[in-house]
Amino acid sequence: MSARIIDGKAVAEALRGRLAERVSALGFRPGLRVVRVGEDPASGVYVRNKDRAALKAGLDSATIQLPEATGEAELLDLVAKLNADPAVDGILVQLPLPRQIEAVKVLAAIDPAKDVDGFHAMNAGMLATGQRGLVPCTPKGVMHLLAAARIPVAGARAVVLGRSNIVGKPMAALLLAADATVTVVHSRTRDLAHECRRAEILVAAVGRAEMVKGDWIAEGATVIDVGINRLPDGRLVGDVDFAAASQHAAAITPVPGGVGPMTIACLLENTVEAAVARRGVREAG
Ligand SMILES: NC(=O)C1=CN([C@@H]2O[C@H](COP(=O)(O)OP(=O)(O)OC[C@H]3O[C@@H](n4cnc5c(N)ncnc54)[C@H](OP(=O)(O)O)[C@@H]3O)[C@@H](O)[C@H]2O)C=CC1
Ligand SMILES: Nc1nc(=O)c2c([nH]1)NC[C@@H]1CN(c3ccc(C(=O)N[C@@H](CCC(=O)O)C(=O)O)cc3)C=[N+]21
Ligand SMILES: [Mg+2]
Repeated sequence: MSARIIDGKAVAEALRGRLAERVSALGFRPGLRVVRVGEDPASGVYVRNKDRAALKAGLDSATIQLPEATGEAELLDLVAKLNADPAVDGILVQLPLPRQIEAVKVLAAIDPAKDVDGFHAMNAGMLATGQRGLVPCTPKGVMHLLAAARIPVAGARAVVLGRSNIVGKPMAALLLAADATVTVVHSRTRDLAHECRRAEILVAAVGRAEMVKGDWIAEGATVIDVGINRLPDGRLVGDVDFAAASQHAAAITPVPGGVGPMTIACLLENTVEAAVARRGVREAG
């Protein structure tokens, strides 16, 4: 058996198209500011793709690039300015940050109403308690993909591999909110392969190239690969051995072209949601 490929690029394109229509009906351009400190290569791809997508959807989007040596106080100052700017609806500070800057302090300084990453403790707490604030883009994108591929989530056994604050934990919370039976596994889990084999829906977010092997996948499972790993030869691969897993899964996301494009589309979606909520816009339809 060979798995159906879930085309994240196509689903993201459709979502961006709907957002462009929504934006053009607003009568103003939702403002997004991405702050990048230094030159982390992984965030370089992201920032470039995001800029293109945001402008195409009609957002007022800009990237603010600061030097690697920027101090914490200086970054907090910029965040305060963006918080106070009425034209700015969404603020995203690219992670990772250089070591002289404490990321939790910066994330805590972002106005939760403009926190389009959904990383502020206020938004994380809202998600954990079943209230919907701004939801982290990558797990939100995964939920969109599952819906687009018509994968039933309610009652399904879902396993999330990874427990970071930006992917694993919010992913587990969203699956739970959608009535899946959720297991979270991580580096201290005793038998990863065994736990993964129980999954009807497996979401891999570990950051280890092709760590998930074909025989970790149950027959007929849905495999969502969040991982973005650059190999020494320059190839981009996920956390799942795609060719081997495709022999067992019923549906699987590729890397590239899976979750990555959805993350960007959801960032635009969050910016529109933040603009509508913060400005008290009433949308038709
Ligand atoms: N497609 C997209 O849009 C995005 C992709 N990514 C990608 O997703 C991946 C995960 O990102 P992120 O969550 O930030 O990563 P983190 O490094 O923050 O978290 C990785 C998680 O995986 C667990 N882990 C690491 N190694 C192992 C192992 N050998 N066995 C079991 N568990 C392990 C860690 O466990 P422990 O907690 O015990 O240390 C941790 O919970 C990366 O490849 C990243 O590039 C990230 C964001 C967006
Ligand atoms: N505050 C913050 N928020 C983030 O959401 C965040 C971050 N920091 N730091 C970096 C990671 C990584 N990330 C990606 C998103 C999309 C692609 C993406 O577009 N991928 C495409 C193209 C990849 C390529 O062509 O190289 C794909 O998978 O098809 C990649 C990586 C968001 N992140
Ligand atoms: Mg990380």
